[in-house]
Amino acid sequence: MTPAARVQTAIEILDDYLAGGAVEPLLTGWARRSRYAGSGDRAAVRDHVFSALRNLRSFAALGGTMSGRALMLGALRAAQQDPEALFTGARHAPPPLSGQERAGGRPPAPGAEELDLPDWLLPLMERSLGAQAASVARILKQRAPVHLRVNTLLADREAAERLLRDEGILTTPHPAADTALEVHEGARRIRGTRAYREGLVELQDGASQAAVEALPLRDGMRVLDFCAGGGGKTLAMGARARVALFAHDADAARMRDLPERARRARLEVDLLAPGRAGEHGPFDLVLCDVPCSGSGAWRRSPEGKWMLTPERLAELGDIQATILREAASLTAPDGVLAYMTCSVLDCENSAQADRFLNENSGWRRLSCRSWSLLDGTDGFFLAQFDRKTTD
Ligand SMILES: C[S@@+](CC[C@H](N)C(=O)[O-])C[C@H]1O[C@@H](n2cnc3c(N)ncnc32)[C@H](O)[C@@H]1O
Repeated sequence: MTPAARVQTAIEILDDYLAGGAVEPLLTGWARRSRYAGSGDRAAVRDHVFSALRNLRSFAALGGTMSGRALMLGALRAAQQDPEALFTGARHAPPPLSGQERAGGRPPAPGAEELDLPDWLLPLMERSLGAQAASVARILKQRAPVHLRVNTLLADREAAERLLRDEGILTTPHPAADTALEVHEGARRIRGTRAYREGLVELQDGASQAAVEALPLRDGMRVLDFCAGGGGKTLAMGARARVALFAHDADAARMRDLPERARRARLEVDLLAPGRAGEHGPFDLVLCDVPCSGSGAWRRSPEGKWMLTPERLAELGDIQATILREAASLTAPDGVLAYMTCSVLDCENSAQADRFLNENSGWRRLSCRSWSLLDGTDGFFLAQFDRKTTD
């Protein structure tokens, strides 16, 4: 495909997204229908679409309106590229610019539009992040780095780096965690490498790794990942100590890939049916990696930024409180309850931890920590609790 044809495809996918479609199925559907598109084309179209979603408001301002065509026009103007070079009307290219398009567009207004946030969210970000809110919002407009977690059961970080380098994947250690590598070249080929297929590395952001590193994992513990999903944290915990690992999720289908991932990582994980974790408890450590706004990871899932509403955020807050209460009841008397989010919003982080302590008087906070997008990872939060001792 020519660069112009890639832009035209992105325009069509963005129009379908703006009409209410979900972006991943739209991209997958296009790739399936378009046998002529090679892996480079698919990657380029995906990059155009995701960049437009991260910068939706500012690109629409620069392009003159909210449409696929205006978004790509805005993207080119933001990158100071001449749109006329691609909007040529040649075969598969976008039709030439109209006079109105040529004259239209304006710089994004300072504030939420320029920072590519919904209006209602900017004050919340400012309350949560103070003077860093604008810098964090600007990082959310960019593409996320790719991080790997080295499975230290199978290789140390240097050996994993060497193996990856042999297959053309260039990495450097990331300071967030002892196990973290940042990928600089070959990110799209990782799943095909021997190191990945044989379980030596997993894709996982550095902050998630660091949060697991901060858990008090010791050999012999019984550990429950209460919101296990695909099992990223389950596997990271299993690699840190010889623990009995249990995974649970309210939606069992979310754990579909976990057995295969565990096999690759040479770990054993007991999958528990929804609502049946109590039959296997209590646990020395219960981790709740709760459903949240995902605001710390909006570079990877930028649609989330535009789907979130104040009502949904309030609903998530109640879900988080309910999960914490349930998970507390599964924690052994001298056990630890860990709460994680990939959010930068205080209402899901410290305020949620405070709410738990207010509503559950027998517990105290052991630690509380957040990771910032400014340090090159996703935004992430961890609070740990244990029971107050009565003497
Ligand atoms: C942030 S994701 C977990 C990601 C996962 N820990 C990982 O590292 O790949 C949150 C998960 O919580 C699950 N969930 C939602 N409500 C729940 C509940 N009431 N009890 C347990 N799990 C729940 C969701 O199905 C989702 O898989």
